[in-house]
Amino acid sequence: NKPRRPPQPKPHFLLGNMRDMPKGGNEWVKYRDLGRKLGSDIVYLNIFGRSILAINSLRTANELLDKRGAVYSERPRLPYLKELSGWDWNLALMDYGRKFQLYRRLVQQYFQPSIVSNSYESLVKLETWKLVNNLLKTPDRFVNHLHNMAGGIILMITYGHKIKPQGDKYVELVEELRKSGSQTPGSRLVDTFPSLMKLPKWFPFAEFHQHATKSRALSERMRREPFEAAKQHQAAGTAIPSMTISLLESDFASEGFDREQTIMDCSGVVYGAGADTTVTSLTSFFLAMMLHKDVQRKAQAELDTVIGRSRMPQFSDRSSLPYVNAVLKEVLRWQPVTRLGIPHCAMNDDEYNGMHIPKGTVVFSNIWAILHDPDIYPDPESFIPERYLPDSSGEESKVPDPASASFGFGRRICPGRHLADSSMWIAIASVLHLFDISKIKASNGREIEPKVSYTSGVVNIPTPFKCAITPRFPQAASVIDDSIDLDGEN
Ligand code: HEM
Repeated sequence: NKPRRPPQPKPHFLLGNMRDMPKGGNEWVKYRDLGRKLGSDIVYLNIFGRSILAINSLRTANELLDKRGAVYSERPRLPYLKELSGWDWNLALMDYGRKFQLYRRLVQQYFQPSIVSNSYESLVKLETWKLVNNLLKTPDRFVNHLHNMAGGIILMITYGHKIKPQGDKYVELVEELRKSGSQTPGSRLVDTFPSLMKLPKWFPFAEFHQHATKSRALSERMRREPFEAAKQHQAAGTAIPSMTISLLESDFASEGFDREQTIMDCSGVVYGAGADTTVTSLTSFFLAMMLHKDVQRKAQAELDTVIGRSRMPQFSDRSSLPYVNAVLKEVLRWQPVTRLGIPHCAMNDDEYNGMHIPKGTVVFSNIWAILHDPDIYPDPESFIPERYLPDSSGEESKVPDPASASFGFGRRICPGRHLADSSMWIAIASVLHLFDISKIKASNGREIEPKVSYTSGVVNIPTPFKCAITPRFPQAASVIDDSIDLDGEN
């Protein structure tokens, strides 16, 4: 009378599904393929008593993670990240409970749609105009400029910190963290066998201890340094209004948790999550545009008609630019920022379509597979913004907005999604309006085909590539100049 499990590859009598466990990169493709092999949109694995469930369809992700939020809002134990590397303060990894609910409430209130449009849009616009101004001067450093744009936005919102145009220490800290390498959470051996944590540091298979020590130091710097700086400004009377200062001055009920620690942690997670994600997506946008000149041309024709060539796009133009909106959707779908999301975990036993999902099951939402499902997004590897637009007979598209998956699910859905959406939209509209993005040319004038590849970590980062970014019309520079007075910063 064993309860029926969700579809599972036949387990080895000793190793269980150890050998089926996707690892070594491209885990999202391997989970999708396992599902196809089993004829199911969910895949269950048992690794030495540890249950893992991968969800490969939007329907089941909605059914389990959204509708059954009371069951699936926990995060797994993650010994490497939380216990060894000291990231347990981070809301994104935190266990579901009173502390999580307090942190989530405090963070969320600063990123409601109305707050984003009323309080942050002018900052987002200013940082975007700095971005296009920088692209005009040093186009080769476009990734750096994207880091400055995202860092400029999130550090101002979070700490009232105005970044230095070059080499800002908090922008660099995020880059350092990214370079320190990150694997899919829960994919290290020590996550499967937590007792490995007890191995001495010198032991041959215990090199994870060294990585963890570095990661711990970065984690501590990330939450403490900008927070302490904001506090010093507050004491000196020089603080710029920000989330940190607002929380320090507010009398929120801290429910028995240390107030200062709570504020430091909440600000730290926003800084960490906000500085890297939009950069990644916008880098994919540059790559997509370089590879798809036809898409660029269509978006630019729309921008020429709606905006003309004498001003910058504004947020108020958004509803008149359906093709540009569709480009943003396709960027989020084509290369989702997190391909397996951040794992959820079942807080209780659950039953789904007659299948038993045990308490403690680690649940991966395979965002990549959901957004690359050929039945929903035909020809999923291609970049086709038209899929979201009305067809030739004028009938509205029924293709789901990728935002329904790319920002995660249920009670853990990304609280920064409205800010991410605004920042990415204005950046995409402004860059397409002013620039052509092309493949670089060899000395014989022939275009060099770029090698398209991505890293294999939690965040889906394109490996470095070059592209030519050139003004699209002669008055591009004056359009920027007229919009932004960099000294006065209007
Ligand atoms: C393109 C940009 C972004 C994408 C694609 C993205 C995506 C995601 C995803 C997939 C999750 C996991 C959701 C889940 O567990 O189901 C997440 C969580 C989170 N994101 Fe974002 N994010 C982006 C930008 C941002 C920004 C700008 C912020 C800062 C305001 C932010 C803050 C967070 C936080 C704090 C969490 C943890 C939520 C929790 O565990 O309850 N993200 N994000």
